[in-house]
Amino acid sequence: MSEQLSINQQNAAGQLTIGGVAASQLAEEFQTPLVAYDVTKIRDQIRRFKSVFEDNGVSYAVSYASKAFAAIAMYQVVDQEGGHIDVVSAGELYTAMQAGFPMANVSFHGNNKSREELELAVAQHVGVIVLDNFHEIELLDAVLAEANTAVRVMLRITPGISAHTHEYDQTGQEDSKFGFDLNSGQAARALQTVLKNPRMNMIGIHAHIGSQIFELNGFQMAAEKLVQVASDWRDQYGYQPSVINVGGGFGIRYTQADDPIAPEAFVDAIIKTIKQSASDHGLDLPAIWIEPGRSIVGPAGYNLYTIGSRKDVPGLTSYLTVDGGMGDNIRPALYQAGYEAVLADNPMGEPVETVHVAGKYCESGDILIDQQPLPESQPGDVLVMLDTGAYGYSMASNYNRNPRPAVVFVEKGQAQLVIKRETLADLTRLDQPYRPSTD
Ligand SMILES: Cc1ncc(COP(=O)(O)O)c(C=O)c1O
Ligand SMILES: N[C@@H](CCCC[NH3+])C(=O)O
Repeated sequence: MSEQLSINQQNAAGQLTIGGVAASQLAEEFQTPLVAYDVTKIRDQIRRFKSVFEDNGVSYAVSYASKAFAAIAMYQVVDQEGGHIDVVSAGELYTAMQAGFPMANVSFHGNNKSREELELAVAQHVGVIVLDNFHEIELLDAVLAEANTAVRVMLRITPGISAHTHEYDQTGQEDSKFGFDLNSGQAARALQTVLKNPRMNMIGIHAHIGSQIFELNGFQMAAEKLVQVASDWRDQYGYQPSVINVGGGFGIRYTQADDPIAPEAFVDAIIKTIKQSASDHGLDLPAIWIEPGRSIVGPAGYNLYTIGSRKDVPGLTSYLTVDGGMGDNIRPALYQAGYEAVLADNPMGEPVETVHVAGKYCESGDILIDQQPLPESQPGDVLVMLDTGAYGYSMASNYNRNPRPAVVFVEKGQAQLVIKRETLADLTRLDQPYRPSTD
């Protein structure tokens, strides 16, 4: 039984509901494996972030980090809620274009943006390009000269802060592939280069220290560091940023062992730190931007699977296998990430056993949940993994030539398909079939 399921997520028959629809009904209608989002949860989290800023009376942007989950529908919902987005590839940008997302509210990130990607971003008049390295500054300069236009930019700096999270999720430490290093003077050199460039309108500074962070400390240190940098740059170069972007990374609860503070509490502390620090340095308060990904979509997402085979190793353990796995959620295998699951039609049932929830992929490490207590189950029952909305579908693969699942958005009792299930034919489609050499 999961304490995460609030009572209003069950219907009168005791079934788990998502967005007002029984999970097992979604599974029947759209088949499994299936990714389902409760859209109200997405909207509520964006609103909670916005109200923290409003309560603190600061200019802001809540810029959804769309790498966590990108789809036309997702961009439409973020736009409806007045959010901005961050994109990191032509693919995400193109998807946002297809959604009719206002390009002025797009930040373009990435540590190796290609010339084509920069050309697309410039042609689309994205709101800001977040510069990451010297090569990119040169490339963008060439693209802007050719298009005879200008663009707003920010500099991403590495503040030299190691966040307490999985090593793969750290990005703010000095030894990071992202951003301009502060200590060696790279960041200051980048600033001078950009300030001299009449086609680049430098609006602010960005730092992102990592993902799935539970501690306030790292964010407060990063916020202070950014204000310190802003104050140094004002004193040394007469440049004052109008935006400080503190990135995302607010940790969420995946299992009962996790005990994070609410995402908006992180943001409240960051805002207060920046306000205090700006006042200490006599700096005009810049707008504060955040880039949450996981905290907006993680708790809103559910992976639905059908239970299939079972293996009991006498005296040892049991494997319950579902019809998906590491192809639709690589996080357990990649980061040893923990999750919880329930039976769709008996979410609050008393557990009678503890099983390994195994995926169907040819890989011993394809275990979705290491130790899951469950009530009695049968092949054909629907198992629902909770809090899978971030970096699940977005990191999906076709390993073992398994098609990627469908994605549905569910709201107010209505489910809509937002990403089609891949078909077997999708896996082999080629305009020009390969002809093996016969010589
Ligand atoms: C630049 C940047 N912003 C925002 C995010 C979003 O992080 P999260 O999904 O942990 O909120 C990331 C990913 O870690 C990122 O690299
Ligand atoms: N993919 C990572 C988060 C990466 C964040 C991107 N900088 C995860 O699932 O935890």
